[in-house]
Amino acid sequence: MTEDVLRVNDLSTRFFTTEGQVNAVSNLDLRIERGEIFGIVGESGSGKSVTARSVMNLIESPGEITSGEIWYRNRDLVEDVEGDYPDAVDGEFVDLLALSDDVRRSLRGTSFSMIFQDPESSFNPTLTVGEQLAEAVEVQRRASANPRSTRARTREYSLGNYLLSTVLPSQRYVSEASHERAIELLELVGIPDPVERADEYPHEYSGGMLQRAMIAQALAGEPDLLIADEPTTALDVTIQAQILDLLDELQAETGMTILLITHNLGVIARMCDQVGVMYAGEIVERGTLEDVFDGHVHPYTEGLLGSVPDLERAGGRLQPIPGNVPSLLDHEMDDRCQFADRCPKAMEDCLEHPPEFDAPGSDHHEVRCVLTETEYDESRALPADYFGGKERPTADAYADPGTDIDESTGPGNPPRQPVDEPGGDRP
Ligand SMILES: Nc1ncnc2c1ncn2[C@@H]1O[C@H](COP(=O)(O)OP(=O)(O)OP(=O)(O)O)[C@@H](O)[C@H]1O
Ligand code: NI
Repeated sequence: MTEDVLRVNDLSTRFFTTEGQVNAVSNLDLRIERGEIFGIVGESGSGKSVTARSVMNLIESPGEITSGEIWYRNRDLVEDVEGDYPDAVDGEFVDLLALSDDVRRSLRGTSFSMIFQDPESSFNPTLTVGEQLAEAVEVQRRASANPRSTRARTREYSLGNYLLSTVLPSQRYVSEASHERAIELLELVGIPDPVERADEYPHEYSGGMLQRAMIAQALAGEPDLLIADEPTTALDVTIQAQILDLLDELQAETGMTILLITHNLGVIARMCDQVGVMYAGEIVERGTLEDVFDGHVHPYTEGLLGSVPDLERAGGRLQPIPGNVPSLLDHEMDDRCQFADRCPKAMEDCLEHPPEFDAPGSDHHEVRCVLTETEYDESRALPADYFGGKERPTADAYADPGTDIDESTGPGNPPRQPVDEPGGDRP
């Protein structure tokens, strides 16, 4: 029944900075199935946002996608582009990276939408929320009125004005129908008194309400794939839970696919069907919720789970994974397991860069760690000071990480932000 809507192959995104080349995302593969919520979790700086922005074509200089393919399944798009870009088409899929920027821009809002942590950046303070939503609806109407002309869907976006994504000076083109649709959208995302609220300006909205309005804006184009990058971290706990519920409901109603980025494992446990754990620009473990929470193999996953607060033993305090997030500067990276210098089970085998191994559990469970196939062997362990500096944690560093995912929250996320009421709705 399920079919994948997005296949990312071998994606690498680099930033060419004055300090050197930053390997933000390296040879990343992703498969996202239609209608699922796919979560990406990882510490700060692991490449989550750059992955999302690569899919959205929002990487700007000095950043560049240096390799890869992003195959998107959409028969209409195949028809649109196969004349001009025969090599970009394979069956029902189109390789987005083989299309021009104009064509890719035309997909934003209509095929892919993105919501951000900070809703203020998505709204123009000088226009009412209703006007901006209506404009987003107009863009969609123009697109469907003229599906063959990617030009009609093209607007001058850069990351900056994407963030102001619905703003055109030409409100006179906004029809009554679009205005009505804007009000419907406000209602859809649970904004009370939508008719009145539509006439208000962004600053008249609370943070949670503006977050809802941003979701409405993202839904205006009826996207296939909604990318939500830390959509709730800026909000207080109760509002976070409400926004997550809203996303869940909207997903169920519309059947859209969601790529959800978070450093909060509680959010993952509550929302997602599949998870990718990112570290140093790579997915190091992926699979279903059960694979990752209950059957994880990678010591980094274990560390992430272990760094969720243990209320009884540690007074609810986070136990961060010892050591530092690695530098992604090319000249400071070695071609080994990127986690080895923080890993309590690092062995000689880890000095070679591990491939993704099939791991026990579901068909989707894959782990970039030799422990998938090799037992930890103390006689081959790397000396504690092998990587210099601070010693690595010992092999028993992570006490039983526990499979109780209800209380989980992510590392790098103090103070604790329980987004979930006790009893997460996943087994
Ligand atoms: N414009 C840029 N110029 C240079 N380096 C960048 C730029 N944007 C991102 N990077 C680097 O790419 C790496 C990955 O960043 P990214 O924002 O994807 O991390 P993240 O996982 O989303 O982290 P966070 O949880 O803090 O949002 C980081 O090392 C970051 O410094
Ligand atoms: Ni980010």
